[in-house]
Amino acid sequence: MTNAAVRIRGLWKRFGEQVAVGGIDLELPAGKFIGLVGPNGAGKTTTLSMVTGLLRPDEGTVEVVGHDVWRDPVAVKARIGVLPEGLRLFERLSGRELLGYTGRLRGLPGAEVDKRATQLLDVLDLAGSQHKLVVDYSTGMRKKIGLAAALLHNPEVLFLDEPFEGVDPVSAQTIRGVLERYTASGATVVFSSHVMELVESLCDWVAVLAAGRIRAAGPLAEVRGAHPTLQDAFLELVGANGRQAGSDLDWLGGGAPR
Ligand SMILES: Nc1ncnc2c1ncn2[C@@H]1O[C@H](COP(=O)(O)OP(=O)(O)OP(=O)(O)O)[C@@H](O)[C@H]1O
Repeated sequence: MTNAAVRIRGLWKRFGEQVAVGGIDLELPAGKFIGLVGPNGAGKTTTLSMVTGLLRPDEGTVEVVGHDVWRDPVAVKARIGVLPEGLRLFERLSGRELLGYTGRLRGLPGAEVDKRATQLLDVLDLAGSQHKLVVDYSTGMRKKIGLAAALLHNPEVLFLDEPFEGVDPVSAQTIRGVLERYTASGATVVFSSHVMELVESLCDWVAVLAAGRIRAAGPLAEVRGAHPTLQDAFLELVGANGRQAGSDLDWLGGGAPR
């Protein structure tokens, strides 16, 4: 593959005895809407943190649009936008001030920051709350202002860790529209999610991660294979098919004796 947005080679991360990421080799194609899926604890957040320069790998290399994340971090950070899990924001700034500050940090001229901030606040339905302090924003509003901050400098690759978690359907639709427009112009989105229906409807490329390793990666149709849905393919790939949920919980339920 020549046109890779992200190239991961031999990536490892251990926390004590726990192997969080156990030797990942993966190339993510540029210009695609890419879903990184996996069960709880699969290593999605750890992988995204290492790919975006937030967590140093034990072994392995990551290149983003041709630049090594750990040897050339400034070049990479200039070209990416990140919406991390457990997003920390400057709580005592208003939404508009946060964007103003982010834009100046990114080295954009003030007038350009103002113009882009106005448009993003408008498209993301935050214009009415732009002067409210971020500390008073709801979960969905925080995701949206975080997304606006990540998009402000028009990055080549956008990384989103669970962008739709805690977001209502209306806000999800808004976020989705912005991301679709962004990828239609040739940019790359990489996002992690547990919600297979969402991944199936948004992504054209998928990587399945389980227990710190890649189980499958490729165009959505290829990963889905003969399965009717991505959910079915996912359950088989992560080895969860046929598990009898709750079969041991014979005490649970109103009718059972105490
Ligand atoms: N800082 C840490 N210290 C110790 N263990 C950690 C740390 N961060 C992650 N882990 C462990 O590494 C493994 C992968 O965690 P990670 O958060 O990357 O998974 P995930 O796929 O993002 O999960 P989820 O979908 O539940 O958010 C888990 O077993 C987790 O307990």
